[in-house]
Amino acid sequence: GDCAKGILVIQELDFSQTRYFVDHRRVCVIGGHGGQGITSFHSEPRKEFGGPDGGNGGDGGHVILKADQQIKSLASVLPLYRGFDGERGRSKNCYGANGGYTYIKVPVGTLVKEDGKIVSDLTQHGEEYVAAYGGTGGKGNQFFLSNENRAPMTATLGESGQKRVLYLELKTMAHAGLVGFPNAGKSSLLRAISNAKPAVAPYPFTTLNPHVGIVHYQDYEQVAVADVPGIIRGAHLNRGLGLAFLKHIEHCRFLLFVVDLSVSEPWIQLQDLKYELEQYEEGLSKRPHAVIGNKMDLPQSKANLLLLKERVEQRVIPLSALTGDNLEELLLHLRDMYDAYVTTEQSRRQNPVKW
Ligand SMILES: Nc1nc2c(ncn2[C@@H]2O[C@H](COP(=O)(O)OP(=O)(O)OP(=O)(O)O)[C@@H](O)[C@H]2O)c(=O)[nH]1
Ligand SMILES: [Mg+2]
Repeated sequence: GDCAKGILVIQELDFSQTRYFVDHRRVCVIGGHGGQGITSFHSEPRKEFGGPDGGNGGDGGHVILKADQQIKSLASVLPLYRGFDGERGRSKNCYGANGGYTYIKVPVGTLVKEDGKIVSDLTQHGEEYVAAYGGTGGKGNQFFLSNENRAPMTATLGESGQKRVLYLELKTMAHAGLVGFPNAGKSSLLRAISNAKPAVAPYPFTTLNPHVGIVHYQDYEQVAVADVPGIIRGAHLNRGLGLAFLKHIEHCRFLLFVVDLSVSEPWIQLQDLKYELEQYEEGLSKRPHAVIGNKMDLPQSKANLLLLKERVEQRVIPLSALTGDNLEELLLHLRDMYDAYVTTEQSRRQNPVKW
C-alpha cells in the first residue's frame, strides 16, 4: 500500500573517485607478456653432459572485464591496464609461472565497443569478457629435443600480449532522468528528493556532469534519479552541452520532464524538449515519462499551470523544489513508474536494474 511506499531515508551515492557519474570510458588494455623460455643443460656432479632442461616461460596474464553488481559507474575504470607478465622458464625443466589475471570491475549493463562495434554486452553479475589475452610463454630448449638434435641450443622468447583500445559504455545510468532546459530547477529538485548535492545557481549550465541521487522507499526499494545537464534547442545538433547529454538521457529507463512554470507558455518548453529527444533518437520522447511543473511558488505559475494542463495529455505534477511543496506526489508517482518498469522487465524475462 501507499504506506509501504513512504519515503524513509534518502542518500547520495558515494563515488569515491569523482563526485559525478561516469557512464563512458576509453580504456587501453594490454595482456601480460609471455615469459621467455631458457636454454639450459642438466648437470650432475661427475656427469659431464646431461640433456637439455631449459623450461618454458609462463603465459602472460589476461586482462578481463568483469560485471559486478556493487559497481555503479565507470568512474573507477583507469585509462590503461597492463596484464601481469609470465615468468621466465628455469633449469631442471621448471616452467615459469603464468601471469595472474587482471580484473577490471565494471557495472552490470556495460557495453564494450571496439572501432564502433559492440564486442560484448555484460548483462549478468559475474559475467566476464577477456579484453586482452596474455602472450604465450616461450619454449625452453628441452622442447626442441629430438632424435636429430640431442643438444638443442634454441629457446624462444614469450609473445607479447594482445593490445586493444576499447570503449566502455554504461547502458543504464539511472532509473529516472530529469530532463529540462537550463535553469528549470532539475538540480534543485534532485537536492530536494535525495541527499545528492549538485550545485544550484541562477544561471544556465550550472550542471556540467550528471549526478545520481537515490530515493529510498520504506520497503527497501531504491530508485536512482539522474540530474542531467540542461538541454537547449539544437542540442541534437550538438549545441549547448549537446549530444553527450542526450546520450545520458538515452540511458535512463524513464524520464521526468521538468518545466519552469514561471516562464510564459511553458508547453513550448515541453514541445522543444521532446523535439530534441526525438531528433536524437526516434522514440526517445515516448519513453515512459511524467511532466513536472516546477517553481509553483512564483506568482505567474498558477495561471501557467492551468494553461499547461489544457495543452498536454499526460499528468502534470505541480511542485516547488524550493519550498518542497507537493514533493510527495512526485515521489509516489516516481515509485509507480519504477514498479511499472520492474513489471515490464520481468514480463520480458529480463532482470530489472537494481541499485
Ligand atoms: N522560486 C523558485 N526557484 C527555483 C525553484 N527551483 C529552482 N529554482 C531556482 O532556479 C535556479 C536554477 O536552478 P537549478 O536547480 O540550478 O536549475 P537546473 O535545471 O539544474 O539548471 P542547469 O544545471 O543549468 O541545467 C536557481 O536559482 C534555483 O534556486 C523553485 O521551485 N522555485
Ligand atoms: Mg543543474
